Amino acid sequence: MRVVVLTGAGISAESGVRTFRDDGGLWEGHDVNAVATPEGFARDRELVQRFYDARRRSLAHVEPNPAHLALARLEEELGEDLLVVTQNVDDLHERAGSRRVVHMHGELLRAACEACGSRPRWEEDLLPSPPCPVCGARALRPDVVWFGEVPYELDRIGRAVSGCDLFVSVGTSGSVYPAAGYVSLAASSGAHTLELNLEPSEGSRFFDEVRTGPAGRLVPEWVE
Ligand SMILES: CC(C)NC(=O)[C@H](Cc1c[nH]c2ccccc12)NC(=O)[C@H](CCCC/N=C(/NCCC(=O)O)S[C@H]1O[C@H](COP(=O)(O)OP(=O)(O)OC[C@H]2O[C@@H](n3cnc4c(N)ncnc43)[C@H](O)[C@@H]2O)[C@@H](O)[C@H]1O)NC(=O)OCc1ccccc1
Repeated sequence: MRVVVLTGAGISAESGVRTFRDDGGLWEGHDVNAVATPEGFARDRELVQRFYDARRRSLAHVEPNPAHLALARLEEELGEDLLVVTQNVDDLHERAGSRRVVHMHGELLRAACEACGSRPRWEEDLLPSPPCPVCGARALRPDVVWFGEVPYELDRIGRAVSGCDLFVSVGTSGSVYPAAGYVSLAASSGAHTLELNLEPSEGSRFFDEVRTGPAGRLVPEWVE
């Protein structure tokens, strides 16, 4: 049984990581076009670096929750037959023990050098602009995929989604593409599709089965 699990901000909500669109979500306090687009970065690098520096620092104050831990246990069982595709830029899947994780929208704990293209692991602030550890240029940006930018590992993800028997979506509003289109790709390839979400999402109608509730309860229940 080949399984792909797509996760979004909702799986980290119970760990204290803010989601984007819920009450008190990130997009309430910040203009998405100012902080999550290449144009916004060109207009005001400091504003964007401060936004991601704060999110990177907050990782030190959160821990994986039972949903992350259940997926790590499932990987022990399924091994190569499980792939976690996450839209999240936090490191909670890895801290829970998952190894087969694809960060399609990048990672807070990496920087990307606009001069040499390297993507070094990065745990400190990016303000004031430090030199790239590879080429020395002061051209480091957060290694996250902004709106209008092409997500990472689309080929690998496409192969896994169109080749899986079970596609499970956890904690995502289904409002951003190409991630929001994967349920249809999985369904058209014959997979059974299951949504685990606090409330129905924009894509619920595309799923064979929808279970609503907190991921910290639904995911362990599904895995057990
Ligand atoms: C707004 C939307 C319409 N716009 C897009 O989709 C755009 C444009 C677009 C492309 N194709 C289209 C087709 C139609 C229309 C528009 C487009 N897409 C892009 O620009 C993408 C790039 C998008 C990536 C942007 N970066 C992010 N994040 C990183 C940054 C950062 O983190 O700061 S997106 C960001 O928002 C997205 C949605 O967030 P969610 O994770 O779902 O969180 P949200 O708050 O919305 O929802 C939380 C959910 O959890 C639930 N929940 C809450 N608590 C719990 C709980 N406790 N338990 C369970 N569930 C819970 C809630 O009920 C809720 O449902 C995620 O992807 C997330 O990563 N790039 C691209 O298309 O490039 C070209 C291309 C593509 C393919 C091939 C070649 C070229």
